[in-house]
Amino acid sequence: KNTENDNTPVQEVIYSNSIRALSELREIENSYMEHLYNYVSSLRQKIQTLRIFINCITQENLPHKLDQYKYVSNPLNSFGLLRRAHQDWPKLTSYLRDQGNFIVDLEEMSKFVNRTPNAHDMEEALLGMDRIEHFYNLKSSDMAQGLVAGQKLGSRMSAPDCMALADYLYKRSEFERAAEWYRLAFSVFNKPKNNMSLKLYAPKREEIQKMFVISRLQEGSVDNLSDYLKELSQDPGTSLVHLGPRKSPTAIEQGCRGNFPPHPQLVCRYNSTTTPFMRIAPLKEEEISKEPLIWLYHDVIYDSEIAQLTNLTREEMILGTTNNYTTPDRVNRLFHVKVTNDDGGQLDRTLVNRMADISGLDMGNTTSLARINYGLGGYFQEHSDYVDIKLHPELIEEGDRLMTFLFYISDVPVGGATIFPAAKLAIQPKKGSALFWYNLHNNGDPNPLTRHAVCPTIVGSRWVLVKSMLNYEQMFKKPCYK
Ligand SMILES: O=C(O)CCC(=O)C(=O)O
Ligand SMILES: [Fe+2]
Repeated sequence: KNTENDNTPVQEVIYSNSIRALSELREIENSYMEHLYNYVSSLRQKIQTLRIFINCITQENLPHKLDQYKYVSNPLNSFGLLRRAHQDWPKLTSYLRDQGNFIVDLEEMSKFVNRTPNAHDMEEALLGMDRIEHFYNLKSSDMAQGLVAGQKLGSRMSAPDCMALADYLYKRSEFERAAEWYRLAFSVFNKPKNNMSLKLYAPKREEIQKMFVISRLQEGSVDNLSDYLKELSQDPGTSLVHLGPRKSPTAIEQGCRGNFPPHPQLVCRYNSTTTPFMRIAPLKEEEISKEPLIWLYHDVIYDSEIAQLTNLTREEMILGTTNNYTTPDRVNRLFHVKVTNDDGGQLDRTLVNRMADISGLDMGNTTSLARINYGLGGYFQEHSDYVDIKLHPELIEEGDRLMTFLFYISDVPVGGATIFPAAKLAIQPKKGSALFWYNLHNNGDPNPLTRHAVCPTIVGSRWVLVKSMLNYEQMFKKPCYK
């Protein structure tokens, strides 16, 4: 399923759609900084040498600064001057031009620049931040200070960070939110941390002010202009005034915000009967829902197995897009994914056997095992894992995807729940647990209550392992649930 979209050039590297790839970008930054450090050390040495030269000359000159005649009347001075001009200046000039060690570092640094994220990637990262803010209904000023969903992240956003987000929201006609971010950019503008970026592309304070006012006027009225101007000098935590009506949250947003009712107290037990295997290794089984049928199993995958599953390089993972899912978007980049087919190796076979033991089903060979790593604000829109063979008669042979196994192979400290909006269920990933559900009714018809989505990840590297299984292989194994 999660195949690369044909229109996307295969070589395109996108970092923001997986935390694994972002860690690689951080490594690149570390190397870049090492070269920058070397460059600066050499530069500092050069500057010291030059300063010594300058000091010698100016000190010697000091008492005679205003009287050149007097200075050169002294033969030692005259001789010194002549010799310096003849010998030292040309040397000095070529010393200035001499790149020496610098050139090596500069060349290395420009190689890293070739590996920096492209415009698509930047757009994805902005989209991720946008999602984190609006899905969780965060206050922009809290988010900028690293306060999200009651957690302190221990870092804050710089003025250029806030500006980038403001410009992005403005372009998407989200004017009130853009205004909040312009105000934040304005308020942190003079913090020392921002000096460098500001030197590099120097947005003017007046420019930010102007954008704030324009954003406010886009959905506001000139009559309120004086109020808007007041807002600009207020603490950025103060709410804006004259705001339009808020959109009410979607079911998914409600679920992500933790507003679904707690799971009803269903059965929680040790299952030792599904298959003979269970008698020796009983399972911690939690019934999450009866309609649709969903179970959660605890401690079903070992840390050593997880370490092996998540040890992947960039080349091994591809960009998973929505084009093969039942989502409204034609193509949307979701996450980085590695799919192994039947020959996934020993570990895949072990895991598939374990799924068979847990579910009592025959796991077949027709669908594949996918390992997914989500990125910055990584989100998976509402979709179904079934395709509905009534709409896809070409699949009549193999049948629809009867069930899904979703192994959580990392903890997600903040955000990243799996949501079943119609069933009002939210499941927070827990490393080592697995969710198991039936996508189809007993008669093989799709069950729309199994449509699901993944909330944006806020903190953590969200990894899952997914396998779906086809219906007809199970004809004689699957019990008819009532
Ligand atoms: O990551 C998740 O929680 C769900 C993944 C999923 O829905 C899928 O791969 O079809
Ligand atoms: Fe799914």
